Amino acid sequence: MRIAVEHLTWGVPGKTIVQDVSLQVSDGETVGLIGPNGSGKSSLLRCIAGLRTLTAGAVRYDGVDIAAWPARERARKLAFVEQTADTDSDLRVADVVMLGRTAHRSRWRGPDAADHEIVAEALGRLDLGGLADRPWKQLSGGERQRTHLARALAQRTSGLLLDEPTNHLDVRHQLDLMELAGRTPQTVVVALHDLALAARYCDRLVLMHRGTVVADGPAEEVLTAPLLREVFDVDAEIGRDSLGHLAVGYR
Ligand SMILES: Nc1ncnc2c1ncn2[C@@H]1O[C@H](COP(=O)(O)OP(=O)(O)OP(=O)(O)O)[C@@H](O)[C@H]1O
Repeated sequence: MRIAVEHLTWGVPGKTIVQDVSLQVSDGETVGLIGPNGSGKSSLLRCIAGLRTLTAGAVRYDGVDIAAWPARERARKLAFVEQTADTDSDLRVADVVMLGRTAHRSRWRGPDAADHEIVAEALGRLDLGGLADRPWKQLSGGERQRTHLARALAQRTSGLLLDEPTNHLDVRHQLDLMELAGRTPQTVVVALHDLALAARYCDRLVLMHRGTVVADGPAEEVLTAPLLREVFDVDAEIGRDSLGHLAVGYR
């Protein structure tokens, strides 16, 4: 699925939070959204997910403006894992993941064998097979995060928006998750704070600052010392680690 963001502006009364952002994401591409705290990454993701009424501009999935789409139709196209995704209930892990199937079923039909198969597969991909029957409330932060990611996979959408998906995960699960985000045939936009992880797994990086896009391109072009100084106010040194991956050091 292609995602097009055209001159998007959004804000609250008295404050513009995302200003005139344009962004094209090709089918199957993984784009990393980076930028300091408060630069507008989560707000932009919510606008792309169709959860905000835009002040100006448009979001299109495969060329179609989503402004008038009902939530159910958007949920069939695009799954969104928010940073503070929570589930306030007594559900088991497998039940939470089954919520990802909701948009694909009529309201009067319960889950069928195909739904259970898709949920089992999503649990397996996030290394949650052993936790399927555990109550959600008993999970650790990282396990909850992986459960929400499994729910998003179970949605079987062609687009995936992830807001800081690695922030509670241990190193192994961070790498697994980013490998999955980088390799899936889905179109992915992922907000990340770890610049090296973003550089390694994303096809392209988009750098936000004060609600606007200040750089958009391959990691080598976006992660430069002058840009990082301007946007993050840090003295950075960009190099390669012994494995050949882009590495960012700070003075
Ligand atoms: N509904 C809202 N009402 C008022 N201000 C808001 C609202 N949503 C976001 N903001 C403000 O807009 C700015 C951008 O917030 P946003 O969460 O999009 O940033 P972010 O880049 O995702 O930050 P972080 O890296 O800390 O998650 C912040 O200053 C935030 O306080």
